[in-house]
Amino acid sequence: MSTFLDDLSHRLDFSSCGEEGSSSDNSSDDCTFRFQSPRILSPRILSPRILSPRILSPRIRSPRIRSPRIRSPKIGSPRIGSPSSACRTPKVQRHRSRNNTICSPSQCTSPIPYASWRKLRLCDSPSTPKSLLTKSSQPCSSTKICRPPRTLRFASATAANHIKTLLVNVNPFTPDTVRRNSEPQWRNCGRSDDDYGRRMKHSLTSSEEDDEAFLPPKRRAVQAFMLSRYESEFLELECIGVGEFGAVYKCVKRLDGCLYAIKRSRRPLAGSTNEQLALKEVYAHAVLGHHPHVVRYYSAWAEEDCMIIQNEYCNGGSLSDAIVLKEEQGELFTEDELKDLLLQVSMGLKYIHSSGLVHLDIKPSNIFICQRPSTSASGEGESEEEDYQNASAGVVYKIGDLGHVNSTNSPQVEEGDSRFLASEVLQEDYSQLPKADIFALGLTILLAAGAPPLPQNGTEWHSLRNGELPKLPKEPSAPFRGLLQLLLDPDLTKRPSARELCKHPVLREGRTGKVAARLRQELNVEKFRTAMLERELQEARQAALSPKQNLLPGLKLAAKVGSLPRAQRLIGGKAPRSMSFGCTGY
Ligand SMILES: Nc1ncnc2c1ncn2[C@@H]1O[C@H](COP(=O)(O)OP(=O)(O)OP(=O)(O)O)[C@@H](O)[C@H]1O
Ligand SMILES: [Mg+2]
Repeated sequence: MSTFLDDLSHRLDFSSCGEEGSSSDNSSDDCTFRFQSPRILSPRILSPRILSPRILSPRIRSPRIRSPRIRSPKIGSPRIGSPSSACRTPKVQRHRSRNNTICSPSQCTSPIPYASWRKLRLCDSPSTPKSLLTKSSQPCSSTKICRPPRTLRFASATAANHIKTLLVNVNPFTPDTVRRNSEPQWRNCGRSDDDYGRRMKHSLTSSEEDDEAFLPPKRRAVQAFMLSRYESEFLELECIGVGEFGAVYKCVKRLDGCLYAIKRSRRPLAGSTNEQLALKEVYAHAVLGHHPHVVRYYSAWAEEDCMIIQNEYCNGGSLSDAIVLKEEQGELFTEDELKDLLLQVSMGLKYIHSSGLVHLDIKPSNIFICQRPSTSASGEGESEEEDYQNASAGVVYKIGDLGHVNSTNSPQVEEGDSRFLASEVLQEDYSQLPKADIFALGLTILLAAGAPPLPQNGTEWHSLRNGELPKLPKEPSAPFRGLLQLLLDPDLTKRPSARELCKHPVLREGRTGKVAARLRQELNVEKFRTAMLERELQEARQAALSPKQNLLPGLKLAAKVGSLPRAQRLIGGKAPRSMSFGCTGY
C-alpha cells in the first residue's frame, strides 16, 4: 500500500496547481499533463450518478380521452361535464447542451478534448479544497485548455437545487404529515451547500457526457440492450390483457421464479397524457402499500420511453372475465357470492378511502381475482380483513388499475368509464368522491348479478342514476336488494361508506357464520390437544411421585417389556419421549 502511495505521489505533481503555486503556472492543463494515471482517481468515482430528468420529471396531466366516456348525457343532464383543465409546465430539457460544458472546437486548441481533460483533472473533485477550485477556475490561456465560465456550466447553487428538485418526483398522494416531514429535507438539502452543486456538475458532466465523448458508438448499442430491465429480469409468458393504457403481460421473474403481471405502456409516454396516468398509478400504488384487497405493487420503471409497472399476478383474471365466463356457461353468481364480492371490494375501498384517496374507476375489468388453493386457516390474520380472507371461499377479489386514483381533498378528476360514472361527478361535485366509488361498486355488483350491459348515456343512463335498478335474472333477497338500492341512491349522503359496508349486517351475517364455524373448529382442535397434553402431564407427575420410581433396574426393565401385571407398569411409560414438561406452549 505504501509503495502504491509512494508511486502515486511520484506520479502526481501538484506543485503548479497547489495553493502555493504561482498564478501563471497553475493552469489546469499543467496539472493534467503531469498526472500520469488519470483513471485511478477519476472524479467520476466520487460523484453520484443521477437519473435522467426526462424519466423522473413530473408533468402535469391533460385530460384523458377515453372511449366509453360521455361528456354530455343527452337527457336531463343538469350540467354537461366539461373537460378538466389541462395545466402545462415547462418541460425539463431532455438533453443538456454539450456546448455548455465542452469547448467548441474553435475555442479549444488543446490536443486533448475538454471532456478528457476534465477526467484527468484531479483538483476538481468534490473533496478538493475551495482554494484549489478557485484557482483552477480562473480564465486560462487561450493556447491551453479553454474552459467556459463556471456560471454557464453550473449556474449557481440555486440552479443546482432547482435541478435537484426536478430529479425527485413529488408524489401527490403522500399524506400531508409525511410530506411535511420529508419534503423540506430533500428540497433544502444542498441549498446552502455549494458542494452539492459541484457534485452535481460532476454527475452531469464528468460522468455522463464524458462517457458519451469517450465511448465508441458500438458500446452504446450494447449498453442499450443490456439496460432493458424488462428483458433481463423477466421472461414474458403471455399477454393477458390489452387496455387503453397499454398491454399487460404475465411474466416470470428470472431471479425469484414468481409470476408477475407487468403492465407496459403501448406507446411512448414521454410528454403524453398517458404518462401522467401511468405516474398516477405508480404514485397511488406506492402510497397505498400492501392490502389483501388491493392488487400488490412491486416496482415501476421507465424503459424506451415506456412506463413499466410490475404488479402481483392475479391468477383468476378480472371480474369482467369471470362474468363473461358465467354467462357463457349459463350460470349466475349466487347471492352469497355476490355478497362476498361486495364485502371484499368494500374492504379494499375502505383501505383506499382511509388513505385519503379515491379510485374513480371501479368496474368489473378493474377488479382482479386470486384463486386460493385452499381455505384452510393459514394462521391468525392480523386484521379483520385477513381473518375474513382466511375464512372466505377461496376467491380473493382485489382492486387494481389505479390509473384514475385521486386524492379526496384536492382532486383533479378525470372521470373514468362513463357507464360507471356517478351523476354528481359528471356535475363536477367533488365534495364526496368516495361515494362515487360506492356508486360504481353498486353497478359492478349488478353486472355480476346478471344485469344487462350498462348504457353509456341516454334515458337508461339517467334511470339508473335516479335509483331505478335494472331487471335481474334472479331476484335478490329483499335485504340484499335494499342494500344495492342504497349503493345507487341518487342522494349520495344516503349511500353507505365503504367502512359502513364492511360492517353491514346483510354482508356480515353469512360471513360471520363462516368465521365463527372456522373458529369453532379451530377451538375444538385446540381443546382436544390441550386435553391430551394435560393427561400426559398428569401421568408424568404421578410417575415422578410414585414409589415405583425406585424399583430395581431389573424390575423397571420388566415393567417396560410388559412382563409385569398391567397395574404394576410404570405410569407415563407411553408418554412421548420428546415431550417437554416445562413447555408453556399450550
Ligand atoms: N395484476 C393482474 N393480474 C392478472 N391480470 C391482469 C392484471 N392486471 C391487468 N390484468 C389484465 O389486463 C387487463 C387490462 O389491465 P388494466 O385494467 O390494468 O389496464 P388498462 O389499460 O387500464 O385497462 P382499461 O383501460 O380497460 O381499464 C385487465 O382487464 C386484466 O385482464
Ligand atoms: Mg383497467
